Amino acid sequence: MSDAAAGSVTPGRRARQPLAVRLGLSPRFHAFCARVPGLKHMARAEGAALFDIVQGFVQSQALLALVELRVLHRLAEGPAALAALAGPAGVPVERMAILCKAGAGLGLMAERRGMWRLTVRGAAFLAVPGLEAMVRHHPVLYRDLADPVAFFRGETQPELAGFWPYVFGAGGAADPELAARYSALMADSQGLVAADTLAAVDFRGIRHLMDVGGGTGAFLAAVGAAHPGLEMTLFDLPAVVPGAEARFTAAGMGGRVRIVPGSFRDDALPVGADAISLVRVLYDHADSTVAGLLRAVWAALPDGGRILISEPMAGGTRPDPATDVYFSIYTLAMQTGRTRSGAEIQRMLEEAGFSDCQIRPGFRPFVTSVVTAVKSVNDSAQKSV
Ligand SMILES: CC(C)=CCC/C(C)=C/CC/C(C)=C/C=C/C(C)=C/C=C/C=C(C)/C=C/C=C(C)/C=C/C=C(C)/C=C/CC(C)(C)O
Ligand SMILES: C[S@@+](CC[C@H](N)C(=O)[O-])C[C@H]1O[C@@H](n2cnc3c(N)ncnc32)[C@H](O)[C@@H]1O
Repeated sequence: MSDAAAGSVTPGRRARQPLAVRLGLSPRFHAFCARVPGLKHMARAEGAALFDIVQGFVQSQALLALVELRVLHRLAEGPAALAALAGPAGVPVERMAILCKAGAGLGLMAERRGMWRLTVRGAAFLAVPGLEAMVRHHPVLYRDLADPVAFFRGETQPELAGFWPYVFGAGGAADPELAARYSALMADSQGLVAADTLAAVDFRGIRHLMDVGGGTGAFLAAVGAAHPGLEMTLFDLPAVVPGAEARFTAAGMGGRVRIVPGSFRDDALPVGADAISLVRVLYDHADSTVAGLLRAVWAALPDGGRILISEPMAGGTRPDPATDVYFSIYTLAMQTGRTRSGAEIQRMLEEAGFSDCQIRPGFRPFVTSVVTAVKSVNDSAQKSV
């Protein structure tokens, strides 16, 4: 293929590109790099990075098959021969051999002397709370993305929104069975979010924390365990909070937590807390809902009170390979919210009257990042002068 034909870029237009991009557009330059020591590794690394993007869906589906066929679970019990994996899964041995090799290519399992074993990565996959459940719900997302052109044009009716009915408001979450299903998925996947939030924020000096949209209390239970003197309030929809009582009782925190059912769309937030957290709540909702919620949090806090927002955040001016792809597209499919950057959240916090905003990029941005701010009545008064 000629250089001009590659990527259908006309030579005149190409001249306006930076030199590095012009070289990237040239298959001849690729071939040159592949021959030259010192440049060879660059050609290989860029090719491998592109191939990873190209094969992402196939990798995910191989993982899903390993999970649904319980291959990784079986290996967690001990090494197994191929036939012992194929039989219970109802997969012909020769096809299971291909799936197992794919699992090995992904680093999840390995074969030694005819026996398959779990690798550290395969073991970690099974151990990360909620990860398996997240992977198992991905077919909904993939169906929504089956025609990505129509999806991005806004011509499809994504299914994902129906999977998470609460985002449409209290009415959408009236079914306790459905609420229990999504709350369990959220609570399972809360472990790493709570750990990374606790690592990012200093909770000392906080007397009473209210977690708004706190689900069945997994985040408060983790914070409460780390800070035994803390008083806590959980606020979530009436269909959701009944799941919380048993958790707090089992954790011996029953006496320290007040559970308040309500909707932040329709009800005032309870007062009394000197800090309010919103964990994986904002990205479910449109800007207008978030603006109202932040104003409600401001109204519920005393002077000097703190707000803490923890959720996966987009990279803003430096798009992030995980959050700007997975979470931004996921929340687009949900149709109701969007994945915001720390800077966007800061702007919304300031518009709601908060000051002293601090953005704390997450240790694992695909798990969470944190933004904190303070309600300072003097600052707000100054601003409105
Ligand atoms: C010393 C010797 C001999 C060996 C050492 C070997 C060793 C021990 C190595 C280290 C092993 C180790 C510590 C591994 C740890 C791995 C961890 C912690 C991995 C964590 C991975 C987490 C992932 C992949 C998280 C993914 C999260 C996802 C996909 C979340 C999705 C959330 C969604 C869709 C939320 C939706 C909510 C809504 C609807 C938007 O509101
Ligand atoms: C993505 S989940 C996060 C749950 C929990 N904070 C966590 O990180 O695991 C969003 C939570 O917001 C709650 N929520 C949604 N709309 C709400 C509303 N109008 N009022 C109160 N809570 C609401 C949902 O019920 C759900 O528990």
